[in-house]
Amino acid sequence: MLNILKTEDEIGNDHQMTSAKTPLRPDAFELSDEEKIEKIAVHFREIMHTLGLDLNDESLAGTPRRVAKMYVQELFSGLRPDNMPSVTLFENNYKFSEILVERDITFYSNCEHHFVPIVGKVHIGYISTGKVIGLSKLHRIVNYFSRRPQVQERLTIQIGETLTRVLATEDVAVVVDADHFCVSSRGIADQSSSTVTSFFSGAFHDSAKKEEFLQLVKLRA
Ligand SMILES: Nc1nc2c(ncn2[C@@H]2O[C@H](COP(=O)(O)OP(=O)(O)OP(=O)(O)O)[C@@H](O)[C@H]2O)c(=O)[nH]1
Ligand SMILES: [Zn+2]
Repeated sequence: MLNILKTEDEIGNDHQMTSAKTPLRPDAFELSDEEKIEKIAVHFREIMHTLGLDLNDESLAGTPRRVAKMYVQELFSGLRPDNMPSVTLFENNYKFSEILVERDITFYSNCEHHFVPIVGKVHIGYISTGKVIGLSKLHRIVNYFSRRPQVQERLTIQIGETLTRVLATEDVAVVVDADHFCVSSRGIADQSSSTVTSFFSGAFHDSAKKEEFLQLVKLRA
């Protein structure tokens, strides 16, 4: 068993290892999580107050801190490089050389334009060049990048490029199929559309391999 990738910041100063970088300020990590929670709570209290809500109400009093904690420790925890999951790799002793597909990985993210949920499924395929990954680590990588304010295109590339690096193979395919609450619950209010994005590299540029991957993803439908 190997443990190759520990944290995203092993890459040095360039802690964002993909070409689709989340726009972060240079001083993004100067405050501790607790300091961020305290600051966000103050501002969220002000938002609620401005909306006309009575912060003395028993049910509302704790909301500013509750929301701040949820942002920092849960919904946006993927902004911190040290939350990058440890990835366990194993030798491909059984010489498995076909596509491995992990499909229907549920994810919850938040749209960076409206800060409302993006909910969907990620399907991943890769062909091993010598190492195989613990399956749960595919889910953990998806969760890590989901827990940022996102657009679906960037999320897809971040997952795809990270997998090529972690697995040391170019042969990676990712499809993301998601509902954007900013499209379904407000604005155009279309509840039936979904957004599909993909990342194909290496062998998956070949149309037969791509087709095989898409067939495997569809199998249970
Ligand atoms: N490309 C892309 N667009 C997104 C994503 N999530 C949300 N959007 C879009 O981002 C756009 C933001 O556009 P604006 O016109 O500034 O926002 P808005 O006035 O609230 O737009 P409406 O949603 O049309 O009411 C909207 O069209 C959203 O549908 C995403 O993951 N990818
Ligand atoms: Zn949105």
